[in-house]
Amino acid sequence: MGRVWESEGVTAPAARLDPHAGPPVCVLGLGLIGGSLLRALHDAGRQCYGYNRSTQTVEAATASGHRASTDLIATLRQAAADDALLVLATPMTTIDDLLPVIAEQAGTCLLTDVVSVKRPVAESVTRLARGQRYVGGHPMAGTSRSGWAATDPTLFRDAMWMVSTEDHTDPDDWLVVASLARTVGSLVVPAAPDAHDRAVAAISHLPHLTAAATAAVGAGESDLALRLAAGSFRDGTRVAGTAPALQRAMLEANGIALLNVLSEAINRLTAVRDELRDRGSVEVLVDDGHRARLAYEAIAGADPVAISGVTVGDPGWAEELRRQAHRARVWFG
Ligand SMILES: NC(=O)c1ccc[n+]([C@@H]2O[C@H](COP(=O)([O-])OP(=O)(O)OC[C@H]3O[C@@H](n4cnc5c(N)ncnc54)[C@H](O)[C@@H]3O)[C@@H](O)[C@H]2O)c1
Ligand SMILES: O=C(O)C(=O)C[C@]1(C(=O)O)C=C[C@@H](O)C=C1
Repeated sequence: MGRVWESEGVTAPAARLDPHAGPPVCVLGLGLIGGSLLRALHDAGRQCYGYNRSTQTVEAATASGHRASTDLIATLRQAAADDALLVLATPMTTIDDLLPVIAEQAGTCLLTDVVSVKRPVAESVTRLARGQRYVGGHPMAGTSRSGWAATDPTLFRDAMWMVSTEDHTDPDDWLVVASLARTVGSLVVPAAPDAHDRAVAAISHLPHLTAAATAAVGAGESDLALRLAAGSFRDGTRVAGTAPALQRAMLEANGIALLNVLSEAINRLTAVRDELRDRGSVEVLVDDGHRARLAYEAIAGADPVAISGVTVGDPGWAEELRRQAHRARVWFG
């Protein structure tokens, strides 16, 4: 049973969505995210199947009781016959090759994705799969590991799952994608693609670069340093362990937003270096960072507050969902 959250006297709907209510789900790419999604949907009782290009993964998925195939065309034809929800779960660098095939074989299906950037995927869909119904998504959950062996059906539980919410978004399609996230236990964060890309540049993509820099400085110092490394180094460098190709695929696709936050980070580091050199102090950055961490803990540690007073599909619904999400509220259905 779901929990009830109150917001300004308005009670959020608490019931879990019926996992059987949505269409079958066809997951393209059964790595960490796609494979975890397939497993989570299967556990929730939702009809689902998937495609993966490697035989090894398909054999592992099949051995675990899932429907999976290495045949992309046959899988897409099945999805078209089922009017399935398609979920693209491959790296950004693969999207432009897959979209024309999807458009040709399953052009009537609703499409979503889990790619870590949203504007570039939306632009690719417009360019290469014009006419495909598309609502982007991004589950904010993961690990530094890859592939089917790393999958975890509980990965998305209580995670934030961004669902693209634009003024032209079809409300029925939006609800299908939002319900997918709810079925696997995530909370829905409605946002415009550009706002999402700026946000993840700051809280995910920059941290991948600072993790890489911290790891490189530590390893460059000495083996003694690596021997002594404890919590600070472990936590601050964890995502540097992610496959470099996956990191590059998301960071390079979000270049402009990443350049902006990277510049801010460099400016702050330059300022603290100068402050330390000239006055022997690191006060400004440490105090700012401490306040910022407490602000994050206040949001991440509190019970989520439900988006309220808006019905998806009513006039202005998308704008109102985005407005409330900017106040850190989430959609429960
Ligand atoms: N890793 C995370 O923490 C995380 C979190 C949220 C979203 N994402 C996004 O999810 C997507 C998948 O990432 P992942 O972590 O599951 O990676 P992964 O390496 O575990 O899985 C990638 C999948 O894509 C497939 N693939 C790769 N190239 C392909 C190609 N050319 N044609 C067809 N299939 C191909 C692989 O076979 C594999 O199934 C990426 O777009 C990533 O940005 C990742
Ligand atoms: O927790 C991790 O290991 C992750 O890398 C997850 C993480 C992140 O928080 O940066 C990475 C990429 C995503 O697109 C979303 C989430």
